[in-house]
Amino acid sequence: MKITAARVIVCSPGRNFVTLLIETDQGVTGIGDATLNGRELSVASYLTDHVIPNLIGRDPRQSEDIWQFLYRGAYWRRGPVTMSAISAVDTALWDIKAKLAGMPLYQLLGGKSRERVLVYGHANGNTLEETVDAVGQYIAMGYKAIRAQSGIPGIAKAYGVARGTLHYEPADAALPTETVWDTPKYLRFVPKLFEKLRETYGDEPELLHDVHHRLTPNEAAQLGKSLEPYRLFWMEDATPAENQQAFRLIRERTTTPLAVGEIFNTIWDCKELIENQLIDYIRTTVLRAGGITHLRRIADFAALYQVRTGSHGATDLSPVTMGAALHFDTWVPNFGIQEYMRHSEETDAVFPHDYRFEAGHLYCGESPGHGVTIDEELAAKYPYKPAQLPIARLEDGTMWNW
Ligand SMILES: O=C(O)[C@@H](O)[C@@H](O)[C@H](O)[C@H](O)CO
Ligand SMILES: [Mg+2]
Repeated sequence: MKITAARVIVCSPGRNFVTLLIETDQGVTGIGDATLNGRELSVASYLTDHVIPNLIGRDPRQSEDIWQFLYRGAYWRRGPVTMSAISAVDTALWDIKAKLAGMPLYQLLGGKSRERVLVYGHANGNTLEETVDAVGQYIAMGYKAIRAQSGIPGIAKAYGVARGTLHYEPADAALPTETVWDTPKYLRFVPKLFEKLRETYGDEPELLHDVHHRLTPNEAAQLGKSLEPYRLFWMEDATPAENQQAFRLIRERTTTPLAVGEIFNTIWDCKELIENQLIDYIRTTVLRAGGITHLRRIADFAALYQVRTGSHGATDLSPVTMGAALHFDTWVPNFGIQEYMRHSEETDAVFPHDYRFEAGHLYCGESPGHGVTIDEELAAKYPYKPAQLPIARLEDGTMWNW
């Protein structure tokens, strides 16, 4: 069996997506997501100019050898562009393999470990009161787990506050929107938000919060400690994780569960965090961390240390990633939770899929493969639109972490 052709489809149904489609001599095709928010064209070019020429003529069933060829053969290993490209190839090859076998992808991985996948939604508001209301809306929609992000008094354009409560697209301009950050105002405010949420909704809803890389380890330990009375499901990206040992300073001073990893792209980014049990959830994804092939390695390694999966699932990961992720989540033994920031209707129309939401859970479909396709004709109606993520500076102008 041979790969006969492959192409990259860049489209923008409300936001930019990069999709790889691989064709074979047996008429079976597969697709993978290669979207890197704010750097989409880098991955599109990496695939078109450097990867696809190496795929033609190869056997699509040799997903492991193709992964090793693309990883070791690049010489310049790792990084979000390279690994997003490898992820897209790998996801498309697993899609093809499952279609050849005539089974949904989760069966190929080892079958169901659960009937449904617990997900969390994104409630947000400009004020504490608006955010509390938004959490109530998500509970009314059936969500059992809700992430809460709020505007912070005294901070304009705080992270995570969207135009509407269902769709949050931070890449809102061709060049980065400048935002200002103030840690003391944030540290004073967040405990009040979660105190009000527990007061309003009791202890049952699972509540999550994304710090989004903005604190030092000591500040993160302070926040984790101040949130202990409100029993968070997790506090995410508490501090930048290039220095994995930084999490030891947090871990030793708070029992609030820690999650990290949406920007990681190989096991090397999280090996120390996992083997030292410095985190509770690993957020790596099919899209960023080497596809099914490598994400499975990360999850199996994490299972040795009782670290569970909590894959990223923001709107800048396309429905192709969500579809593949749900098959992975249905199989993976050490599953924790799946982020599910709903896509817009125009995005869902470009990427027809068979997964569905019900009572706070997602269910992957039973069709062969990962269950997501792309309507190329419709995609062509939404040309790429330059967009980059915001940046953050401190009040004195110091560059900070958005
Ligand atoms: O956990 C999350 O969902 C966030 O960290 C993301 O929305 C992140 O800001 C975006 O994916 C960046 O493109
Ligand atoms: Mg995050």
